Amino acid sequence: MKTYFRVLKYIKPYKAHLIASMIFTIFYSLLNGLSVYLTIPLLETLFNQHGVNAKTVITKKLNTGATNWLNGLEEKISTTFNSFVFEGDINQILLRICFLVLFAFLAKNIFGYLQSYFLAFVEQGMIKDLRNEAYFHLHKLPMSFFKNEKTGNLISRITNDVQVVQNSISAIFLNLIREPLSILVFLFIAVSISWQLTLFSLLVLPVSIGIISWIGLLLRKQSAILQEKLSEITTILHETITGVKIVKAFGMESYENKKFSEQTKKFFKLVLKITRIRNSSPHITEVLSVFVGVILIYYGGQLVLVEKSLKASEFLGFLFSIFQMMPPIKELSSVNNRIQESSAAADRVFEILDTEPKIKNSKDSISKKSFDDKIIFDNVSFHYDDSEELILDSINIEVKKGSIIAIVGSSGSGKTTLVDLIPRFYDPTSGKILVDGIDLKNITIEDLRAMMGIVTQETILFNDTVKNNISYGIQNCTDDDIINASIAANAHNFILELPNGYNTVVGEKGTKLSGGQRQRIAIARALLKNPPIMIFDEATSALDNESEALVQEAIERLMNERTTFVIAHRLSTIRNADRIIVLDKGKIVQDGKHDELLSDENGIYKKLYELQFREL
Ligand SMILES: Nc1ncnc2c1ncn2[C@@H]1O[C@H](COP(=O)(O)OP(=O)(O)OP(=O)(O)O)[C@@H](O)[C@H]1O
Repeated sequence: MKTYFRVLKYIKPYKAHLIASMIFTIFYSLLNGLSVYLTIPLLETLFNQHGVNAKTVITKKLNTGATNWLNGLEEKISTTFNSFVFEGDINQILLRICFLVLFAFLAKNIFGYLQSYFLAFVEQGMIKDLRNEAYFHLHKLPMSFFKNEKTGNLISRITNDVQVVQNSISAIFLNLIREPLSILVFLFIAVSISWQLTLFSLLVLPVSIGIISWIGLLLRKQSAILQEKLSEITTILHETITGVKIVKAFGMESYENKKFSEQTKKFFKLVLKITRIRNSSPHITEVLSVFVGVILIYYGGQLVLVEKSLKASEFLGFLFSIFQMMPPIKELSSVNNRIQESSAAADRVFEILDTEPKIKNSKDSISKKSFDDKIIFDNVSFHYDDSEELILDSINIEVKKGSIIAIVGSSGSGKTTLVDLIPRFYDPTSGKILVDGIDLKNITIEDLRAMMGIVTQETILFNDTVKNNISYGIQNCTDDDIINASIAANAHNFILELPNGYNTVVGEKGTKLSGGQRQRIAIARALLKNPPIMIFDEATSALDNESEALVQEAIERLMNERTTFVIAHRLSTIRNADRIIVLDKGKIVQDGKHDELLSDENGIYKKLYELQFREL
C-alpha cells in the first residue's frame, strides 16, 4: 500500500487533467444511468400503443420502504421528466423519446471518450516520468551496481514493470471513481423502481460476484509470476544477442536454444494456465448472470403478472439497471488485487530509485578545470563490495604532469581496477588519490571526468553516425574539428571510404566497423575532447601490420603532451613510457624504466616481458 501511495505521488503534475477526467466521469455515469432509465418510457410507449395514457403509467410511484428524501427526489425527477416527455400525441411522444435516447447515448459516449482521453494523459504522463526518473537514476549509480545487476533484468524493470504499473493506475482510477458512481446511479434507478426487487437482487448478486472475484484473484497471482518469467526471458535475450559472437565461436547455439526454449516453455505453460482461467471466466460469468437473471425474472414476473404491483416496462428497466451494476461491482471487487499486482511491479522499479548513488559530489566539492602539477596515489587500497580480499594493496605513486605511466602485470593483478579509481568509477577503500594536492572526492565529478579521456580495450560506439560518435559528449565542435581529430587518429581516410562518409551509421556497438577502425574512432573521440589526462587500456587483440602501425601512430599522438596512464600490451608503448609500474596481486612489485626493470633477472617484469611483449 505504501508503494502505491508512492506511485500516486507522480500524479501531481497532472492534477488538472485528473480533475477534468473525474468531471467527465461524473457526466458519463449520470448519462449512462439516463440511457438505461429512458428504456422505461420507450417500452411504455410501445406497450401502450392502443391509446392508454402513458403519463399515468410511469408516474405511478414508488414505494413504501425507500427513505423519504429518496422518494421525494425520485418523485420530482419523474414528474419533471414525464411532463416533458408525455406531452402531445403518441407520435410526438415517440419522437421525443427517440431523440432523448439518441442524445443520452451520444453525450454519454462523448463524455466516455473525454474521460478516457484525460485519464490516459494522466497515466501515460506519470509513467513517462517514472520511467525517466528510473533511467536518469541509473546514470547516477556506481559501476558496481551494473556489475551486480543483470542488464536484461534492469531493462525489464524499466519497460515491462513500468507497464504493469501503468495498466493498474487506470484500472484503479476507474474503480475508485467511475464504478462506484455507476453503481450508485443504477442503484438509485433500481430502488426507485422497486426496493423489494433491489433488496432481493442484492442478496443473490454477491454470491456470483464472489465467485467471479475469486477467479480474478487467481489470475493476479499468476500474472505476477508471469512478469518474473518475462524478465528472465529478456535477460537471456539480451545476453545472447550482445554475446552473439561468442555463442557462434563456441558453437553454443543449440545450448543457448535449449536454455531459451526451457524458459519459453515455462512461459508457455504459465500463459496457458492463465488463459485457461481467463477464458473460463466469461463463460462462468455468463452462466452465473443468467442464473441470477432467471431467479430475478421469476420473482419479478410474480410482481408483474400475479401481484400486478409492477409494470412490465419498469421490470425490464429494473433488469437493465441491475445488469449494468454487475460489471462495476465485479471491477470493484478486484481493486485490491490490482493494487497488489501493480505494487509488486512498482517495488521492482522503486528498488532502482532507492539504490543510493555511492559515488556522488560531496557538499564541499569544488570546481577544478585544469590539471597543473601531479597526481598522487597515497597509500591506496581497494576491495570490491562482494569480497574483503584486497585487489589493490597500499599503492603509492606520484605521476608528474605530462608523463606516461605504463601499468603492466599478469591478468587479474589489478591494472583495470587501479585506473578505474582515477575517474572515480570506484572510490578507494582506504588511502586517497590527489590531483594537484586535492582529494578526488573533493572535486566535482563533472569537472574531474571532463579532465580525462578514456579509451577502453573494448571500444564502445553507439548506434549513430561516425560524426556523432566522434563528437560524443563534446559541445560546440565544428565539422573541421571532427575532421582534424580523425586525421590525427588516422581515421579520416577510411571514414571517407564508408558509404556515407562521416554520416555513416556504425551499427550497434560499432559492429559495422573493424576492430582497428573502431579503435581509431575512439582515439579520434579522445583527441577531440583533448583532455589533459588520458587513461588508456591498450587492446590485446593483434591487428594486421598496417592497421597496427596506423593505430600505434594515432596512440602516440594521443599520448603526446598529456599525462597518460596506459595499461600496456605493446612493446613500443612500454618503451615510450616514462615509468613502468609492475603490479602483482594488487601490489606494486617493480617500478622504473624499461631497461632498468629488465636488468633485474629475477623480477616479474622480465618474465612478463618474455611472455607478453617480446614477440609483439
Ligand atoms: N566488479 C568486480 N567485482 C568483484 N571483483 C572484481 C570486479 N572486477 C574485477 N574483480 C576482481 O579484481 C581482480 C583484479 O581485476 P582487474 O580487472 O583489475 O585485473 P587486470 O589486471 O586488469 O586483469 P586483465 O589484465 O585480465 O584485464 C580480479 O581478481 C577480478 O576477479
